[in-house]
Amino acid sequence: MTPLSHIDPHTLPPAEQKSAWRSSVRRIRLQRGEKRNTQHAETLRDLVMALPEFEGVKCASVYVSRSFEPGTLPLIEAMLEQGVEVLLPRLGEGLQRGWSVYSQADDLVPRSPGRPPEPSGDFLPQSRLADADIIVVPALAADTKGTRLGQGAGWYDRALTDARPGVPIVALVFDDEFHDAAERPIPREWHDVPVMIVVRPSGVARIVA
Ligand SMILES: Nc1nc2c(c(=O)[nH]1)N(C=O)[C@@H](CNc1ccc(C(=O)N[C@@H](CCC(=O)O)C(=O)O)cc1)CN2
Ligand SMILES: Nc1ncnc2c1ncn2[C@@H]1O[C@H](COP(=O)(O)OP(=O)(O)OP(=O)(O)O)[C@@H](O)[C@H]1O
Repeated sequence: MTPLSHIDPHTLPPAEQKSAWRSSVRRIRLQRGEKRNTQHAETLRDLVMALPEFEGVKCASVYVSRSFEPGTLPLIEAMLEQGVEVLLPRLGEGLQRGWSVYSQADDLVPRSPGRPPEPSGDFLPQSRLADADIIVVPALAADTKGTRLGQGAGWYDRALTDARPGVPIVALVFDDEFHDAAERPIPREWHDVPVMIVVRPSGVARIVA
């Protein structure tokens, strides 16, 4: 039998390479302290709101973070305070894609087990994303070519097909989840929608085409 160490992970199909990446990132995320995450969430808020792309934004889409993801609650709250309409992911039957407008923090609760917190407002169709002037997406990792690794449901890749062309797509990751594509490229498939900006606690990276 071939020892596992003799299998070059780069020869695996991209979907399988992605699974291996996900397991590794998830393991590391579980070890990160919650206090640190709270500080990071405030830093990420400040960095996103200082982006030149954020100027004049009237409608934004942001994910609602779970405990081990880069935090977005301070960002969502700050956007609301500035009068921005914030579209949050809303899962319908199965994993049907939709959105609801953010109104208040205590309205964000998991609507069923295994799902991220969601608002209770009207269920808006997937196409409503076309209103967003900036889109903040979750990622387990991102690289310098703008490739993003998600949780593996293809939810955002499908949802992003409704974004207006050219609207900034911003991924939030922790520092050690951003990689130089020349050294550690994230496996990319045909359907993967690249991001234009990667924000991590240590700063902003712009993807150059
Ligand atoms: N915070 C956050 N929100 C996000 C995402 C994310 O990665 N992070 N998503 C990124 O894509 C979308 C949701 N993706 C999801 C993918 C799978 C399951 C899921 O399988 N959940 C349950 C069963 C779901 C059900 O049918 O009720 C499970 O774990 O078994 C949930 C959400 C939109 N919102
Ligand atoms: N635009 C699309 N059209 C059809 N199928 C898609 C599309 N985007 C993704 N998929 C399907 O979803 C599956 C998961 O995709 P992928 O591994 O890229 O998810 P992800 O980007 O990590 O997750 P997410 O987008 O939910 O954060 C893929 O196997 C693919 O078949």
